[in-house]
Amino acid sequence: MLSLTAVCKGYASSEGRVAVLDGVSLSLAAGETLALTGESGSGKSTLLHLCAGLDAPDAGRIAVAGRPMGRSDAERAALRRGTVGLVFQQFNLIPSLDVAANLAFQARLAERHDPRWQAELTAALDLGPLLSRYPEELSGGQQQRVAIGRTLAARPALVLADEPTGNLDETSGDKVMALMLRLVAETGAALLMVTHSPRLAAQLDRRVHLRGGRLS
Ligand SMILES: Nc1ncnc2c1ncn2[C@@H]1O[C@H](COP(=O)(O)OP(=O)(O)OP(=O)(O)O)[C@@H](O)[C@H]1O
Repeated sequence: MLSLTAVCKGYASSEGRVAVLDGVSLSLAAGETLALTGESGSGKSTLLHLCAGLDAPDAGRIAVAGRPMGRSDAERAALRRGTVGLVFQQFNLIPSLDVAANLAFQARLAERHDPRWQAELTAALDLGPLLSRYPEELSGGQQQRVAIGRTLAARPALVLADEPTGNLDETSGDKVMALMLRLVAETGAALLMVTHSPRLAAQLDRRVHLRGGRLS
């Protein structure tokens, strides 16, 4: 579902060019869940952004669902829209849309809006009573449940999550995490999740650690 081969990425800095990823190879099968850990600044978000096609590697290859990630922004955006779902720490809900419209937004863009599946997600995520509210009227945990529902409503084959429960307290974070894992399993999607928490990482099928630009 996801494969990275000898991926390198660096950034220009005042001290010259700094390599962040230095030959990263990784593969993730359909339905598999993988936790990516590493110290702050080790390059976890950089790696996730490359997998999402939000940026391009300097060298190496990335393929999603058997299709090579294109070099142009437009090609990468098309692949992302059809296949990849993102759940980030910032929920990025659309402030002018109510919860129901936020939930449907990405599925509509991907031309996969399915009212029955959206109703199932709404029930599983306990969002029924909140459907006509706007994002600013929701708590952090409620916003995160909407963000997860919106991503899964489009039935992505690959879900990329960056510290999805990072700004929730431990109890709400655990609940949201358990729900996300259950729903990801129900859709058969593969999940790559960045986390600082060994406790959360332990709940996934596999774990990899990023250090010195390489995975172990
Ligand atoms: N656009 C950019 N331009 C320059 N340097 C960048 C850019 N993005 C990230 N970096 C640098 O690359 C390194 C890796 O950053 P990245 O955000 O991927 O780390 P991370 O492991 O996700 O960190 P954290 O856990 O703190 O979020 C850092 O040293 C960061 O300063």
